[in-house]
Formats: sequence, C-alpha cells, structure tokens
Amino acid sequence: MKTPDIQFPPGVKPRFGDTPDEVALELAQAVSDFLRKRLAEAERVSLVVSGGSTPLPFFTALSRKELDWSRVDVLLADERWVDETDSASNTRLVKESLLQHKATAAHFLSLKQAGATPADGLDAAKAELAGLLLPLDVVILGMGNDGHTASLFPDAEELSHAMDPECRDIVAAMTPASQPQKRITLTRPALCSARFIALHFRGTDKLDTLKKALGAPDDVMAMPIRAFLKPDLQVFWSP
Ligand SMILES: O=C1O[C@H](COP(=O)(O)O)[C@@H](O)[C@H](O)[C@H]1O
Repeated sequence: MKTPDIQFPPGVKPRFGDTPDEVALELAQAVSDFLRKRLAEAERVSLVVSGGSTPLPFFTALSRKELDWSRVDVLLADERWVDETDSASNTRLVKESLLQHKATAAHFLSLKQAGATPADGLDAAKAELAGLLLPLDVVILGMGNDGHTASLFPDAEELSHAMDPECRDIVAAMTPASQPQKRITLTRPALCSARFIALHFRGTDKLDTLKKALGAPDDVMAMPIRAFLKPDLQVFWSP
C-alpha cells in the first residue's frame, strides 16, 4: 500500500496498514501492552472504546490478550439511547465481541441507564461512572465523515457544553439533529485527558475527512475530532 499523503501535527504517531485486520492486531497489541504496564502501577485501569462498525476486529483481537482483566473497567465513549437488544446498541457489540474469551472477567460500566431519554438517565450514568479514576487510561476513538467523534456531533445543541474544556461532567446527553437516536457521550475533557488516546478508522473517505479536519485545526465545533488531533495521539488506519 502507498503511504497516504497526510501531514500530521508534530508528535502524532500514524500507523497505516494494508487491511483492517492487520491494523486491528497492531492496535490490540499496543492497547494490551499499555494496559499491562498500567496494571503494574494501578489497582484498576480503564479502557474506553468506541462503537460503530470499525472496532469489531480490534475487539476480537483484544479479547484474546492475556491481561488481568478482572482489574479492567470497560466503558463506551458513547452510546445510542436504545435497548441492548437493538442492533444499534454499542453495548451489545462490546458484550458480544470484546467481553469474550480472556476479557470475560472485565467489569463493564454502562452508559445506557433506565429512562426515556439520555437526559432522564444522565444522573444514573454519572453514578455508574462515579468510581472511575481520572485521567482515564486508554481511549480509542472512532470518527464519522461529519467530523464527529464519540457522540460529539457538530449538529447537537448540547455540543458547546460537552466540548467545553472546563466542563466538569464526565458524560453529557446529546440530541444530534442528523441522528435517528438520542445519544450519551463522554465529554471532551474526560476523553482528551486520557493517558493513551488512539484514533481508529478505515476507508479513503475518512482519510479525506481527517485531511479536512487537519486543514483548519482551530474550528473544533465544526469538526469535534479536531480537539483530539494533538501530540501523542496514535492514529491507526487501513483502507
Ligand atoms: O455513531 C458512531 O460513529 C462513530 C464511527 O463509527 P463507524 O461505524 O464509522 O466506525 C463511532 O466512533 C461512534 O462510537 C459511534 O457511536
């Protein structure tokens, strides 16, 4: 594969692979190495993953890694406000493909709580996450072609709250006009301060989206992914 022609800010570490499986294996190796190192230093560690279609091979590879999973708290960067039985549920994806094999022992913290809307369930979600230590250890982000990451959508009326660098909330309710479901998301400061942050995405269309994001890095409200394009971000991409 020809290495994509894309100019990253200094300190961003891109890894380009030929196939989604190759990149998923590399990412699983990098994440498990980092978690193992953190488990030698901390009693519990946190692993934040994204939903959508991209992470499946990464989840499968990571679930087979040898780790003390009983000390790992797994949560999603964002969730659609749907029941776990719904095919759009990111929770369902994580339970079916990540919390398997060796990772069965991990502790899952659910963003989706009871309530008709994410606003109704927000306090319960905050209570669920109350024991997490900040900064988070590992955050794996995805990205949409509108420049959203997690559920930080450019067209959500709650975006300025969730993207506020001073926001004290770990989670926020989101109602993006473009999306069929309401969402709940980790906020920018909670995600941005993680010790290990990776952006995992695939496809030439999304590479073009990333180039657009890098072209005008300051307008983070137009493309929230821009807030994460900073030194030490690890980028994992395949066609
Ligand atoms: O809606 C979402 O989309 C993004 C990207 O998903 P993909 O299907 O293009 O991989 C994802 O990162 C986010 O968690 C999800 O809720």
